[in-house]
Amino acid sequence: MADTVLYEVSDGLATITLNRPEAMNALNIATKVALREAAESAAGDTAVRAILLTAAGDRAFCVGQDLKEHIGLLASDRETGAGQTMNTVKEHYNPIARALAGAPKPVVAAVNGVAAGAGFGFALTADYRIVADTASFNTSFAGVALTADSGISWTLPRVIGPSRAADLLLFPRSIGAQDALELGIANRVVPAAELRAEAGKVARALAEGPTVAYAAIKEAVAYGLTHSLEETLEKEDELQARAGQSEDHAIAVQAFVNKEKPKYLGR
Ligand SMILES: CC(C)(COP(=O)(O)OP(=O)(O)OC[C@H]1O[C@@H](n2cnc3c(N)ncnc32)[C@H](O)[C@@H]1OP(=O)(O)O)[C@@H](O)C(=O)NCCC(=O)NCCSC(=O)/C=C1/CC=CC=CO1
Repeated sequence: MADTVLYEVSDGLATITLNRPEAMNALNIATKVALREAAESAAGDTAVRAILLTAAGDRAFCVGQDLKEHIGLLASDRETGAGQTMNTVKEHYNPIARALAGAPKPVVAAVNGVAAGAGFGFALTADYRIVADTASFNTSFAGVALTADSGISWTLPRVIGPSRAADLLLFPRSIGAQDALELGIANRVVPAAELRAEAGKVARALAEGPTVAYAAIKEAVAYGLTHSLEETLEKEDELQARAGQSEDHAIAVQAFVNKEKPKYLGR
């Protein structure tokens, strides 16, 4: 049986590829376990300076929970009275969202097709979404009488605002790539045939960038969203000191003065 998630690290870039194209990259248990492992490895490995999250095939990025597996689990839960099925949120969805959204390095999602339910949620944990013109997004949760998970109730209102987020969660429907771009869900839309090459360029550029500064930028933006201006200014002071002490800062300034392109070390 093929691996449900592929994980590759090359030149500081970790590429995580959901690999069940025949099942629209739906998240069965094996896929969730492997995705959690890959996301936690990529986030925690200091040799990894950027993460690219994508999926195999040209039809789907990820349609969320594998409902064909889920229906069997629900039935056995009812038979045994165990009620274990929903533990997947604690065991899989939360750790995956935590690892990706909290990674101290840039995360790029290359959305190659439909992203639904937790698949949409995981795309939203990325800092930058590059999207095929054939792709679409659907919150889907209410369509199967569920509420939000995979961090989407945190990420979606931050990306598109609370009113629009409530609309998309209460009335799940497919949002095409162009509409996603206008809403701010997609950062960039490219022809489907160019997605992998363009996403690779973006992710590699970030993997070669000033990693300490990128981590500080992510921390500063997350902090600023939930703190006062005064608290945020204090935080910026602390984070700027950290970035300013990095070797990459000295390299960047020297390269600027020398009129050269900086070659960052990621520290
Ligand atoms: C909007 C769709 C995602 C895409 O629509 P469309 O392009 O028209 O494709 P379809 O014809 O509907 O689907 C093609 C085949 O893929 C199968 N499929 C699609 N989604 C799933 C899925 N989630 N699980 C299993 N299989 C799926 C579909 O049955 C077709 O197969 P056949 O060719 O054999 O017929 C649309 O497909 C859609 O709305 N899908 C459902 C999306 C969804 O509800 N996802 C789950 C949300 S819940 C979640 O993600 C997280 C949790 C977390 C915790 C606990 C429990 C559950 O969920």
